[in-house]
Amino acid sequence: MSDAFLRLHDVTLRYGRTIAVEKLNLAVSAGEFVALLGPSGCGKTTTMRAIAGLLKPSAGRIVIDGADVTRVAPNKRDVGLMFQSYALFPHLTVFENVAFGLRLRKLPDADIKTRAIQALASVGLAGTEEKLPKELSGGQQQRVALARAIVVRPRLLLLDEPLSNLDARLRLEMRSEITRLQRELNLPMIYVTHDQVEALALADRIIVMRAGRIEQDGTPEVIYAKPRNEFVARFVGFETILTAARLAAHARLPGPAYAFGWRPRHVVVGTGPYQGHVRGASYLGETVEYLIESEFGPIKAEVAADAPRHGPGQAVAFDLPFARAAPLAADLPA
Ligand SMILES: Nc1ncnc2c1ncn2[C@@H]1O[C@H](COP(=O)(O)OP(=O)(O)OP(=O)(O)O)[C@@H](O)[C@H]1O
Repeated sequence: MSDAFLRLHDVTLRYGRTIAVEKLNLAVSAGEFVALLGPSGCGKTTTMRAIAGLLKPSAGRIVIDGADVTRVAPNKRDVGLMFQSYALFPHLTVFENVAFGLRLRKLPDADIKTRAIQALASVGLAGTEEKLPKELSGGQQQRVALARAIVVRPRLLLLDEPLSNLDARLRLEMRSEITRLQRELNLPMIYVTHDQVEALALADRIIVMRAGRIEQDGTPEVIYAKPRNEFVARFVGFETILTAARLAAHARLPGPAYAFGWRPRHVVVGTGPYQGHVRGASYLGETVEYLIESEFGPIKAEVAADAPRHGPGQAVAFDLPFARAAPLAADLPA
């Protein structure tokens, strides 16, 4: 990956004495769409702020397109930002909101006009130039923010939870808008989210962070199906995780691993070597979700709704098939 467009070398970021990110190494190729995924407080936003130049690393280097930018001011980095907290200016028209960055760069008026109008058209907002932000829907306002980020023709685009204020339908709409723009502009993008579905849907590569460190870096397919350890597995929906030591008393293990994880739909209900009691059953339409009390503790299972049903309190057999299990490494201490 020596041809990476963006590279973080052993970057450490602090707020006073708090170390938010420690010795982070990260490379993003030209045209690549990378998602930073992790729980609240793991250092996603801090990392983005450092790439944008809003926070100076206390150690390490940041390289963009071969040039060390560690000490370069934010406005000299050609990095586009769309942060959830970067609201639009309420008293400026949509056009002026988008034109803002171009005015700062002192471009000629005619160029500003052409580029702002073009950026608005590219996010599907042609004709809204003279409106005020409050006259637009939440989704349209997010698109203005997106137009504002791309109008300066950044070399790299950073999106920090850009869809978190939107309802489910608008999120879907904006998601495809962002994918389309990324293909069209062929810009490297880093997208911060704590929502695994969003990361899976959008990114070429997902980096899972925890407590200022990278837990796993891989394609959506790998992160989804082959989480490395218990932390990543839980984060992407493996709800039943049992250590090999615990399982060894009941089953022949398929190979060495610290633990094994199953998603709810990997658990077999109604047949199998284990016994439990149904503590809860929720009908979800296509499927039924069961909470089964067992010798392993509570097990969450999700089975097709047309399979035989089991009511609360009933004894039920179940299986945790190794063929569907993810073998997991132990977590590093946080
Ligand atoms: N301005 C600040 N001053 C002191 N500590 C901070 C500051 N901003 C963040 N931190 C701390 O740095 C760590 C990383 O925070 P950061 O905001 O990067 O996390 P995040 O992964 O983006 O979380 P979220 O998803 O909640 O935005 C946290 O422990 C947080 O408490």
